[in-house]
Amino acid sequence: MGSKSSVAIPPQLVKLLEADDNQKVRSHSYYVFNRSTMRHMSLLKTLCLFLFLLITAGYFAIKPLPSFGSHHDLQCSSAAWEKAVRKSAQRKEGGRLVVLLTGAAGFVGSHVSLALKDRGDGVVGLDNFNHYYPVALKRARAAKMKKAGIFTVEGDLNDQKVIARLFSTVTFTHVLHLAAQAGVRYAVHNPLAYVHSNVGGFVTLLEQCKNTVPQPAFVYASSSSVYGLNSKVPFSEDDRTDHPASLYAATKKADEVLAHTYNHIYGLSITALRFFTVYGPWGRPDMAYFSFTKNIIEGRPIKIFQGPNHEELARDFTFIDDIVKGCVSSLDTATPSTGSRGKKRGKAQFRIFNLGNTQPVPVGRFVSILEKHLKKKAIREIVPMPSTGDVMFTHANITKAQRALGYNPQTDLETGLKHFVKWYQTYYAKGSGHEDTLKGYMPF
Ligand SMILES: O=C(O)[C@H]1O[C@H](OP(=O)(O)OP(=O)(O)OC[C@H]2O[C@@H](n3ccc(=O)[nH]c3=O)[C@H](O)[C@@H]2O)[C@H](O)[C@@H](O)[C@H]1O
Repeated sequence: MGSKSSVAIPPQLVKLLEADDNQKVRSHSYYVFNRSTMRHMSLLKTLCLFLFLLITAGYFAIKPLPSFGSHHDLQCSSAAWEKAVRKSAQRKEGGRLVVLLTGAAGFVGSHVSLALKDRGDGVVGLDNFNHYYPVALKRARAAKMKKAGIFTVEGDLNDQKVIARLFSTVTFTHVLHLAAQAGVRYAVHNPLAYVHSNVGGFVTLLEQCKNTVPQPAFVYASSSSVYGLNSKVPFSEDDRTDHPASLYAATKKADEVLAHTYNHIYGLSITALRFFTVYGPWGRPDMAYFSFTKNIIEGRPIKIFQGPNHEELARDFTFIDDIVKGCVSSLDTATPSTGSRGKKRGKAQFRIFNLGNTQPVPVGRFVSILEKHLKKKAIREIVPMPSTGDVMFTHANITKAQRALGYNPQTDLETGLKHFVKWYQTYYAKGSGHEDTLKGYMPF
């Protein structure tokens, strides 16, 4: 191979190839080949290189989405890092809570962080700035939060060291856990990214909360998708949620049952919020309202999914401001955890709420509203819905959230999309400096 190949063999591999009694080489090679047939070292090298490339390709195909690298100027655990974390956690006049907010540079996370900070609560953000959608938008949200005095730690939920360091630096009264691998359709392409963040990361964080003295109250994002193939409308929290239609939904359902065990065994105060297709300014580019807007403006076609009998799909689209109120109220009404040092000292609060709008809108109608605000017709392509996890409709019953949280969504889709379009046109306007940041991005 060697000199003629344009692929440089890394030194580690050369070592592996040379040491043919090396366990690693054997463990891969011996499954496939009978060693006695491989007399020629060159053939062995070729095959090993092939295997190496195959394994590497497999690893990159399934590994969690990369974060954006260390963009941050502060190293975790440096004195400057600790100072920034403590300062961000400080309460101002009127503030009662000290919140660790995960997914802080995300759509919902950035909005809730600002709302909490605005009323005086201490807020420390955590985000891994991964590449699931253009990271420039996450950076811009974090920059906005920084201006408001919110420090966003750059780290992954699965990084126990960072998580432990955060909790040893600050006594958090609450954790609002919004970080997740989002997106229903992407889950078929990278299932392990969902398991990594939504299951592994979720348990890492719960473990830390359970071990911390005093334990914080834990509020987190579940999803309307847990209702899966449920056909009873509107969806209420007592309905069955054991027929997920996507791996994303399955991981969110897993969170709900995992959280229950931490409540039951360790006395963690737990609140799950089932969000229904949240939209609004600073939103997620992978979602339909965002990508449709982009395509309509650029004169590109949009694909509108249709059910197997040509039915329209419908969603209970919920505006971000209403969701923010639901999150803040969930934190305010969460009662303290009851556990200490791995033991429950009494029954702890366990709640699940739908946060929807209670007004499902067919996707065709939602496109018409966008057309009106954009003053431009969409090129509509009606296509069969993909078999990658979509459901026909969502519709929230919000009675429980109304009673316990005073949750009362105020924004209809027409008004909410108007706010979104206004934001989009300003944020991505020519000369804004952001106009190219979505270039080439295609949602799943
Ligand atoms: O409530 C949730 O828990 C989830 O909400 C959101 O999922 P969805 O409700 O699927 O939103 P979104 O992709 O905007 O599609 C909206 C509609 O457009 C249809 N749709 C979509 C894309 C397309 O190309 N064509 C199309 O018709 C599509 O079939 C659907 O009917 C979050 O992304 C998810 O992370 C999770 O939080």
